[in-house]
Amino acid sequence: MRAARDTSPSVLPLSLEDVGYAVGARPLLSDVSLQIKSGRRLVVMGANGAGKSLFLRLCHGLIDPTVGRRHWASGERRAEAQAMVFQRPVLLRRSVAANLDYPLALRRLARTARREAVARTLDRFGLTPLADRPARLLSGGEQQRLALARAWAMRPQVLFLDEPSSALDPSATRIIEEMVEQFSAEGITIVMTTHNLGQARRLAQDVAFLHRGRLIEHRSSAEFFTGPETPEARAFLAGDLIW
Ligand SMILES: Nc1ncnc2c1ncn2[C@@H]1O[C@H](COP(=O)(O)OP(=O)(O)OP(=O)(O)O)[C@@H](O)[C@H]1O
Repeated sequence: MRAARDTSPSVLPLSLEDVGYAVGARPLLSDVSLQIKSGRRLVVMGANGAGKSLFLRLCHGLIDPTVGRRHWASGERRAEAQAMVFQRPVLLRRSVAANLDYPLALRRLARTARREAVARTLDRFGLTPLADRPARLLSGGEQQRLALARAWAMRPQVLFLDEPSSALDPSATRIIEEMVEQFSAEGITIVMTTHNLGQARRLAQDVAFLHRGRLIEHRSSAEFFTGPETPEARAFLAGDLIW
């Protein structure tokens, strides 16, 4: 068992109100309004270039809206309550254990507490045999497992995942999905993008569907998959090309 998650104060719900993001004169996200609620698994879908990664970055606070309002329930962004994992994991040129230790040290956790947290995380995710291996020499699946484990060790309230398994084979993908389900069962809110429709069906409780930078559907997964409201989402689910 690990210590309780960071619980105070909650950054969720995170509200976006008429949010847009433009680079120069080019709007990349427009009129996006939604709430990210605590304890849910939200899957963000849409065609290539629809704006999914930008949406995730904006929710995580890596970029700021150029118009509209983004509001965390805690009043301000709390970096320690959020974590993000990218399609290609960003790992240090250090051992697996050191990759887990480093962000905890940045958070000024005492050495003994860090050692325990690292050991617990390695054990929990089957990484103990890899503890001393250079992280960058791991397989893609192992690297992503490490990236997710490292995010989990930070005890986030909300975890943003940008295509976490798109470069992985089916068995590595299954491990990542199991991790996501475990995080979710522990109460971590999940917001993730995926191109994998099967994965979206397996993991989503809610779906946000983006089309050309606009949020055109935001509904429960059951509603979205059984009766998408927009022709764009219907075409996407049917595998048609949309542009
Ligand atoms: N910094 C930037 N400057 C200009 N255009 C950008 C910038 N970042 C993203 N874009 C453009 O914004 C659009 C949305 O990008 P984004 O990466 O969010 O799409 P996506 O839905 O995640 O796509 P994919 O499924 O291919 O990963 C794309 O057309 C992209 O080229």
